[in-house]
Amino acid sequence: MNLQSAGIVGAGAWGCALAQTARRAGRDVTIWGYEPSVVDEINESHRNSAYLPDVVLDDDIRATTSLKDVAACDVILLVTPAQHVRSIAGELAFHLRPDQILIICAKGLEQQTGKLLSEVVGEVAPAAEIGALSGPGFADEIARGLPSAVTLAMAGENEAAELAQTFSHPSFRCYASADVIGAQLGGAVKNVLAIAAGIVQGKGLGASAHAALVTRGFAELTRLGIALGAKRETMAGLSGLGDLILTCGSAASRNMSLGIALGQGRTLGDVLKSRSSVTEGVFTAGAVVEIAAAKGIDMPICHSVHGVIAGLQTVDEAIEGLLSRPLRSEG
Ligand SMILES: NC(=O)c1ccc[n+]([C@@H]2O[C@H](COP(=O)([O-])OP(=O)(O)OC[C@H]3O[C@@H](n4cnc5c(N)ncnc54)[C@H](O)[C@@H]3O)[C@@H](O)[C@H]2O)c1
Ligand SMILES: O=P(O)(O)OC[C@H](O)CO
Repeated sequence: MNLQSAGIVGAGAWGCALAQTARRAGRDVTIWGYEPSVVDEINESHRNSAYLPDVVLDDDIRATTSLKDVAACDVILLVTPAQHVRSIAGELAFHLRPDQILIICAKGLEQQTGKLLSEVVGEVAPAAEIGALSGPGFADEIARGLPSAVTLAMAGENEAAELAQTFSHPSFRCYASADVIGAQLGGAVKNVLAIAAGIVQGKGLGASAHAALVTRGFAELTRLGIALGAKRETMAGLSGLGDLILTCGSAASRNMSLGIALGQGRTLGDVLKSRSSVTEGVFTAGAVVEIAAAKGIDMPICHSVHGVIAGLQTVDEAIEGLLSRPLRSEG
């Protein structure tokens, strides 16, 4: 495979961080941005002050508002927020060559359909080969070149290994996987669980409650993954447990910080109004609960987060509900 050029669709914080890290790995990078002002700023001053302030991007990263420009690249990373993947990948599909590789880097499920983003992209770009890149990584840290490791999944093991080589460099280690479902699910569900972890912190419930919540959250994540065909080791890997640890452990996470604010008594609308960046767990929680119900899987923490976000219960009712559940065996 010739994988010299990388197209990045989405010029938010993560798209720019991945553009930066792909340059470090030696790729020629073109990044598509939704807002012309963001594209102009990247081209003119190598900055993205709206979404990734304080980072100077590589001079050779070229930004564009044309999806056709990005479609000409050897491999394309999809990094828009999850709810925009269908429309943007659908537009992109008009310009793609057959068998072109699309790597999903957004973390979420489609709210309307409950579908994985690989299913969504498969519907709108049926000729593409679809993979996923996911794992613990805050955009600001990755863009600055701090060390990290992620899962890069593609159904073919050889292709996954080649892509992992393509995007890796000493401070960004991509571990190859053939589990595209598992790699996406970890990133989607950890966002919902991080809202719960934030609520625990915001309410001042203590470190013991935090540890219990993250552990039981991991059990929920694993149950859902196995039911949807993911491998247990993926759920326990970088894109599952790894990202859960990061996102539930730092107020730098938008999902965790939203939960902290809810725990402190702020309203969802108030918090969302105050940010321009995406908080994916808000959109994914309902989809997770619906899939869990359809598959008969017990996911009480995700259920409680959905209840709070959808306005079906208060934070205190959600906590009371979780603590009064009948005791069961740990598995
Ligand atoms: N920021 C991170 O640290 C990080 C790390 C890993 C994965 N992710 C994932 O990457 C995805 C993108 O997140 P982000 O942090 O780069 O976003 P962001 O919050 O920095 O920016 C929001 C993005 O949404 C875009 N946008 C707004 N309206 C749009 C529309 N109608 N159509 C298309 N795009 C539109 C904006 O142009 C911008 O790129 C999310 O799924 C997120 O979970 C983020
Ligand atoms: O800020 P968050 O909560 O969207 O998390 C960012 C990344 O997904 C962490 O891996």
